[in-house]
Amino acid sequence: MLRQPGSAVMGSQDPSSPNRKESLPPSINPGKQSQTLCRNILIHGYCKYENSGCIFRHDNTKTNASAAKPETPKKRLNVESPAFKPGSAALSSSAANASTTTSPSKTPILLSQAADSAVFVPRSSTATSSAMPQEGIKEFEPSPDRSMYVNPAVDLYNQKSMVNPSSQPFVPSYSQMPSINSQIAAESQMPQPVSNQRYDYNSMVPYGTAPPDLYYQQAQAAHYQPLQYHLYAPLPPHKINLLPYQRTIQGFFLSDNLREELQRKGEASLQILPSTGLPESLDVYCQLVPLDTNADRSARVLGYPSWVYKAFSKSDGNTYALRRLEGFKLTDEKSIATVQQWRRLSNASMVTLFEAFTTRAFGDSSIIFVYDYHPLSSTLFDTHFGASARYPVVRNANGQIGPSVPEQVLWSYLVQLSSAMKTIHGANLAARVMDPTKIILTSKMRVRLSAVGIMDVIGGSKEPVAKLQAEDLYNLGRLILSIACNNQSLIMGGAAVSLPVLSKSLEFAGKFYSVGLKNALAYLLGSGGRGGEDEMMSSGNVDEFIQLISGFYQQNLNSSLHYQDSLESELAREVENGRLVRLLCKFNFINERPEYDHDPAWSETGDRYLLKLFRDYVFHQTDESGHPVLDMGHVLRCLNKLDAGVEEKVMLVSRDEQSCLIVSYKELKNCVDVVFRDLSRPNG
Ligand SMILES: Nc1ncnc2c1ncn2[C@@H]1O[C@H](COP(=O)(O)OP(=O)(O)OP(=O)(O)O)[C@@H](O)[C@H]1O
Repeated sequence: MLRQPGSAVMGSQDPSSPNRKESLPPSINPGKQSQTLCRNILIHGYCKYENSGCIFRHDNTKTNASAAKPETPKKRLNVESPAFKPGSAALSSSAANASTTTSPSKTPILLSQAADSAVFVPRSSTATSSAMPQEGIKEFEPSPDRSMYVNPAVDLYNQKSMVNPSSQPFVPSYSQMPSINSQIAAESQMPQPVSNQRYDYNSMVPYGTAPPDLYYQQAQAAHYQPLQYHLYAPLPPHKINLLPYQRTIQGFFLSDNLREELQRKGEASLQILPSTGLPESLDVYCQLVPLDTNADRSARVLGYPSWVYKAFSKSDGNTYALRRLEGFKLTDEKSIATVQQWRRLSNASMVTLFEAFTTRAFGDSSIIFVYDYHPLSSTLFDTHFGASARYPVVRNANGQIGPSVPEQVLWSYLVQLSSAMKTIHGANLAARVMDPTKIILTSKMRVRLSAVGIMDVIGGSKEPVAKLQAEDLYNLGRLILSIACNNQSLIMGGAAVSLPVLSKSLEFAGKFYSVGLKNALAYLLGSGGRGGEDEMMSSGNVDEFIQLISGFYQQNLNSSLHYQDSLESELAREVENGRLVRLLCKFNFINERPEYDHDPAWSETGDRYLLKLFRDYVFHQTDESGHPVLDMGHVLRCLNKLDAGVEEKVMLVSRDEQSCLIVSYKELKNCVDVVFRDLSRPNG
């Protein structure tokens, strides 16, 4: 084992200990510094600070002598510690080979002493854990909090188990550590078996660490394990063409499509236009962006030309959709109070109305209705009848138009809109805007009824609510039929659409779609034995209709639950990434600070040196041929373990490979906290 002269980091100290800094060898023992060979001499062959204050010894002729000189028995970690004798033959031979090649001059010393050293028998090893210590074998009991210097030649990077943990029994890295010397063995304590322990989940600190042995207990005690925040477990649906231990890089993060959709929506929400000619603000709403892509203003549905703008609220910073009815004069103040009724309604298939107010900011008298803003939405009209309709028109051999919209889509619309209608009718209100231009698609197959509540405020019909509700059902039937037949005039034509036209269209749809759909549409249109020839209006109600199509509600519920599962699975991939970004930010604050560029005393000492080596361990590993190892799984695993502060040990090797130290993630986490706190002090 080599101790790094000049290095201020001594792994035998607990980094979390308040006295740790005082006990670091170079800084605490000035008398010995002048006898200690400068590390720069070892690494570079010279020291540029030799004549400018470096307090270490620069004459390296005594190196070997001093290395061979036995140290006082009081020192726990020293160059004469016995060589590591691992339990496994493979490890043992590789250690011996490696030590021969990396530091030949020291090998004989170490090996001669190793002859008397105790064989390390890890108690946590599954094969021997229950066995009593064998005769003649002294058990090594490392302290969970102690860092140790070991021979760097022993490669404990444990790469194999990182790549395929399932292919070999899991052996905690500290269980493979060498027996340092008998003094350590006597002082150290092995974690005790935990089979009889009980853990109180309620009292656990989420990011706290459990007793060290808890992470390595045997399978039968697995149900006592606390939540481990550094582990990722994939949730279904799974990709079946991967081997059990394989993960794609996409498997760690949100899928590209969903990410892009969310980013585009975010971008649309934040969009502002420099000069729109629109008022700077309306009440508390500012930075108006017009959403209408259609230049033609039509008063067909609402009775007034309407405009839709996106705006930010100055009071809560959220984005809202403002619908303006141009040229509207409020005559009855009370009518605007009905907005309060609409505001209380909550349904996933309806855009929530928040408030309404009149304004003269546009140079006329307008009324503004404030709704939730759903970025990048398009109307059902644009989706099915617009210039770039999603479902292209299908023609048969005779040139006749056939159905192009899948039945599943029609059922989805029917279920969502009838659900919105149930909420509205349940509040003794009527939607009155069942029109393809007033229903928006906010994502694939997700429709929402927009522009609700407007007709009640602008004082439209004096008809009884029941009649208006029946109209809603009737218009829903016409809307779905028009989409099924790809004929917009069935709904846009208003009351002028005659019964024979509707009946013929229903017959046409019946040829291509299921009987269930035809019956549902017939019910809505009132031709299901309810309405007569002269009264096409349905006399049914939404509850009855929902009962009629309950089987399709179940199907729809099932697919939306599947979708929810896949979204949850997407979410699970990102769940720890926020923590990791915060951790990486801290790392970048600490490592490579330019103001300390030429000050090895800053980055090469204490906690900062540990973190520097850990950074190398995480990001800068190379393979046997010297190529960078770009293993994202390794990076994520290490960072998660660091953030969770687990007791697992990691071996860090200096860049010159002359020293290495073993620290736990818990200690490293402590180092990050300490150094970051140092930096964030005003004079830090
Ligand atoms: N709550 C909302 N959130 C986001 N966008 C919306 C919202 N409501 C409507 N929009 C969008 O505003 C645009 C204009 O809507 P509007 O209702 O005026 O449609 P239109 O086809 O122009 O109808 P009309 O011809 O009656 O004016 C549409 O692209 C629609 O998707």
